[in-house]
Amino acid sequence: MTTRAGFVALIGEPNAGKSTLLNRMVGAKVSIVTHKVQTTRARIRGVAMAGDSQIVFVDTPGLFQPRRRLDRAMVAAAWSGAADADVVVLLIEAHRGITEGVERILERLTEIGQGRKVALAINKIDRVQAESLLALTKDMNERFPFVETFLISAEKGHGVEHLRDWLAGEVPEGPWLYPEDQIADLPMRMIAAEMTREKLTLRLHQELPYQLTVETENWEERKDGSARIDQIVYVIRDGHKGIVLGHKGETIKAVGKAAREELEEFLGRKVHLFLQVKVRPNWLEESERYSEMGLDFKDGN
Ligand SMILES: Nc1nc2c(ncn2[C@@H]2O[C@H](COP(=O)(O)OP(=O)(O)OP(=O)(O)O)[C@@H](O)[C@H]2O)c(=O)[nH]1
Repeated sequence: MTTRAGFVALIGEPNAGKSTLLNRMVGAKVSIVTHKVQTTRARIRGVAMAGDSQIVFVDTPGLFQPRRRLDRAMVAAAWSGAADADVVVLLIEAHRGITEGVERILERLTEIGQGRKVALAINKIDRVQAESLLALTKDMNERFPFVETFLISAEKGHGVEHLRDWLAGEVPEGPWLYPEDQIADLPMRMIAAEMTREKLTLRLHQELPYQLTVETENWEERKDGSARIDQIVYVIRDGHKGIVLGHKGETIKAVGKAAREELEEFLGRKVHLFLQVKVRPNWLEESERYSEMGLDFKDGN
């Protein structure tokens, strides 16, 4: 069996229908990762299996005209997600056509998109007459060399399967990024890791080693209804390990307690959380691409 796997970034103006489309493509298999923790890194929104392909969708905050600093950071994250993806899909709204926002995205795509696979998906086709779609398709393709154009209605499901199957064939050949049996609880593992990372950030303030990541290694459902969760905090230097552990292990203990309490509240049941701190000097190099995507790098990927 030849497997394929890769990253797909969905970009578009706010309200274009990205979430609706993602939910449809990912289906019930993987729920969407949403959590209040704000970070500017692009993260995984879901993983779709289509035939022998694994499509990993990365989140891109809506592309709007940034004003505040945080907004600028979010838009930058959206673009970096797009720059690293194997395929970019630009989603626009059929009834709104080429808005100023779309024009700005096209300008930016022209700058970064050269040599990149960019497809166009015209969404909400249920809201317009068929004839207008032809003109819009032509107009958009004159402005940018899209490799393919799809006419879809994310809400009604029209054309969505076709788009997903096409993406499945476009992601590069290679081993799956996630074992199939892990996909189902992937979002929970990520959320749990993120909670611990957030507690570390709160606790350590400026002392926080910049290059640090948390991975959920193991998740075990226990008969009594509780969950045992094992996580590893990876740092790149011995000195960082000391900071994370704290005097007599006080810091990591407090972090573990706070993370466990939040997890218990989130899951509505008892949690046993075990944290380990490990030094992995090359972590950053090994995982750069993955961590940028909000992915926790796993050996062998
Ligand atoms: N008529 C119609 N409405 C749609 C379609 N797809 C999405 N919508 C609606 O468009 C609105 C925005 O959809 P979202 O999926 O939240 O859009 P988004 O791009 O994720 O928005 P942001 O999170 O703000 O970036 C929602 O009210 C959807 O129900 C479609 O195919 N047809």
